[in-house]
Amino acid sequence: MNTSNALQDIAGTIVLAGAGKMGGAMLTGWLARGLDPKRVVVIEPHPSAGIGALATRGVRLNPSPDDVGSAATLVVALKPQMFREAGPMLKPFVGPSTLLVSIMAGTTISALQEVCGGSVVRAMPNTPAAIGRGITVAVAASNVSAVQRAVADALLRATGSVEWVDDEGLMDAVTAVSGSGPAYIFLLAEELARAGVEAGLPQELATKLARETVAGAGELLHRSEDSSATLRKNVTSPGGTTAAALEVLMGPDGLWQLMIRAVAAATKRSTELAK
Ligand SMILES: NC(=O)C1=CN([C@@H]2O[C@H](COP(=O)(O)OP(=O)(O)OC[C@H]3O[C@@H](n4cnc5c(N)ncnc54)[C@H](OP(=O)(O)O)[C@@H]3O)[C@@H](O)[C@H]2O)C=CC1
Ligand SMILES: O=C(O)[C@@H]1CCC=N1
Repeated sequence: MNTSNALQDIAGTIVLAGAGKMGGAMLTGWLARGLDPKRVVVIEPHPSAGIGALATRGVRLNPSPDDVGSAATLVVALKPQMFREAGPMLKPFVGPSTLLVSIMAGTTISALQEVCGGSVVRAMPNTPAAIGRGITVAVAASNVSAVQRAVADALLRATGSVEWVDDEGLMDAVTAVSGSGPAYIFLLAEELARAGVEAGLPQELATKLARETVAGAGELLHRSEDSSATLRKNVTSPGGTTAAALEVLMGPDGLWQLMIRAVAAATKRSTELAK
């Protein structure tokens, strides 16, 4: 699908509730790929300077719900913890044919239907969306039409790739792997730099080496057709330095065990946010 055209083909008003880090990144992606700003309404109590500036391009910022009426599409990017309290305020934007796309961690389709109504798509993006390199997993409620699903797909695809699943039960683990995942990689860059300092490198050099290594390895993984295991083996000379490090990272209590615990903790937290 050509995302730019798909975005331009979307009919009606799009309301974005919550233009923080993730909602703001999605909005940036939509506008960069040709969505008409005049069709977008943003509900955000404390807009950043960047979001405020979009008003000069035609985005309507915090208009009265009466002036907007029911929207064709409502994208909800509030904190999940505040949804039960703030969600009912979004009801004026929801009519019988409104598509509601939620990106809130843990918040289930049934909770979204109960609080706001509408035809619900539950999605989980990640912050590389800000540079068009996100990955989103989405699941649609049974009352979402084919046209609404295509609209949701176009909005989500404007920020990277999209995977649709049928089983909502996968969304907690999805959140733990790709939603939260960028933070694990950024932590890797931090800890690699700290280990470099421990090994005697100056702070500035260690930080630069770790950052460029994580970014370069990520880009190589992105561009290469080889698996990550093959790319790892390509670095690992027999009996060399990498093999020595991997013996630690792949040993008992290594990265595999740590990652299992981290992903399990995030998955559990996602299920808790549903309550
Ligand atoms: N950050 C990430 O990597 C990802 C986040 N998500 C999901 O995206 C959602 C937002 O997360 P994130 O962007 O990180 O959080 P933010 O806190 O940056 O964004 C939430 C925004 O909603 C605003 N807000 C508060 N009250 C209202 C209201 N009544 N109406 C409209 N907006 C309101 C907040 O304003 P204020 O701060 O002033 O309260 C804030 O700007 C969460 O549900 C999260 O689970 C999903 C995938 C990845
Ligand atoms: O930390 C969180 O809860 C959100 C969801 C995935 C990424 N950030």
